[in-house]
Amino acid sequence: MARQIDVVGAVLTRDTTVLAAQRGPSMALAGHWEFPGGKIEPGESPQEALVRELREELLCDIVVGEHVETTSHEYDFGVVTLTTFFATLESGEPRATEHSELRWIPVQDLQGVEWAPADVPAVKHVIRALQ
Ligand SMILES: Nc1nc2c([nH]c(=O)n2[C@H]2C[C@H](O)[C@@H](COP(=O)(O)OP(=O)(O)OP(=O)(O)O)O2)c(=O)[nH]1
Repeated sequence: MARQIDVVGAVLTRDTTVLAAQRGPSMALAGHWEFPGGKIEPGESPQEALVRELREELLCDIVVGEHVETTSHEYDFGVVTLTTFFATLESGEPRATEHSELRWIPVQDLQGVEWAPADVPAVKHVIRALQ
């Protein structure tokens, strides 16, 4: 059976922009854009995982808001179930420590970058919700 990977991502919003992160060359899905976040550790809620991941990877603190989407996508390395939440910055300015680039993208331009395939339903939901 395919490996199941539970992942959480933050749809961080600021004014009418959303933060997108480009995966680095050494990461799986290199070059694709994603919602910052990562794998949920045993015993963590998705929201706890999201706060931890953003602290670790983007060096900032967030407030987690409403659930956006939960969808599964089968990659060659396993099935990623991606749960996304809206979020806002509480403190700190996001800085890329593992990603190639961070970009605040206006909602109407969100489909102009190449998202990780698992993210596409969430991106569409975000566009509908924020436009
Ligand atoms: N973080 C994140 N990962 C995503 C998204 N969409 C998507 O397909 N993925 C995939 C890429 C990876 O295979 C997996 C998440 O792994 P990761 O490398 O970001 O997570 P992590 O920080 O916990 O990883 P690790 O290096 O500690 O093992 O989910 C997304 O929007 N955000």
